Amino acid sequence: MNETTKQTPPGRFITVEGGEGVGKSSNMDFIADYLRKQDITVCRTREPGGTPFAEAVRELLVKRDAAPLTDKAELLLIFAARDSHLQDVILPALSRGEWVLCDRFTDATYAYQGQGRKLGEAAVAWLEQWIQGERRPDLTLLLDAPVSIGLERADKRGERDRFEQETVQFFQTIRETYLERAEAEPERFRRIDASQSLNQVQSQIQTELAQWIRQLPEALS
Ligand SMILES: Nc1ncnc2c1ncn2[C@@H]1O[C@H](COP(=O)(O)OP(=O)(O)OP(=O)(O)O)[C@@H](O)[C@H]1O
Ligand SMILES: Cc1cn([C@H]2C[C@H](O)[C@@H](COP(=O)(O)O)O2)c(=O)[nH]c1=O
Repeated sequence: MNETTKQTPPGRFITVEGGEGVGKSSNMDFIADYLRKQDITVCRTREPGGTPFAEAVRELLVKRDAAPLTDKAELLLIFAARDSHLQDVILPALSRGEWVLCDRFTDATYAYQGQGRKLGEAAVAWLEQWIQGERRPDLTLLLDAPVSIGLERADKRGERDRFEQETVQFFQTIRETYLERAEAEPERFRRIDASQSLNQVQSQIQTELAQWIRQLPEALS
């Protein structure tokens, strides 16, 4: 294919996952900067959130003094927010050839609502298929650390939000679910040892990202 007919490479969808306080937000800027240095246009976003509607839903779900709601309502609100986010932000960015970098996505729903709230994998899988069709992240960086480390860091950051008030057993389930999902899909997940210092975490993230980018078809051509 010559220069004039060369197609724009497709956008890629990268998610960052992990339990409370492991350092997802702290590493989002680092990842976005690294990608931009590779001349990639990055759309940085988060869940729940990313659109005015989804950010309003986030308030209902995450705020410490949020009104009580049932577990099923929580799951449905998360997918309502995800539909808005996908249709208005994620899919348009990907179709422009941008890379979407999202702080949490549906792996969080499998962990928190599917297993943490015990609503089951099947309910999440059904909603995932309905709302997302075949769309899944291309790469998921799983920041993994013992629950005690994550909660200690979250506590140093400030008051616990609605989810952070759950029990240690709840967070243990979240961690185990993420690890099981990473083991089941090794081609998509990269596990990062988030118990290390921030510099070490970022060095591991950079190595994984560089390796992943090198094996993309457009990098090989
Ligand atoms: N590797 C690290 N070592 C020590 N402290 C860290 C590390 N990474 C992040 N922190 C600190 O831990 C706290 C939690 O980090 P951060 O908010 O990035 O986590 P998070 O995974 O986004 O949390 P949450 O899911 O609860 O929003 C922050 O105060 C941050 O500065
Ligand atoms: C996407 C998603 C998120 N959650 C929970 C997990 C966290 O406690 C909050 C988001 O807060 P953070 O500061 O951005 O970590 O929402 C969830 O339960 N299910 C989900 O699908």
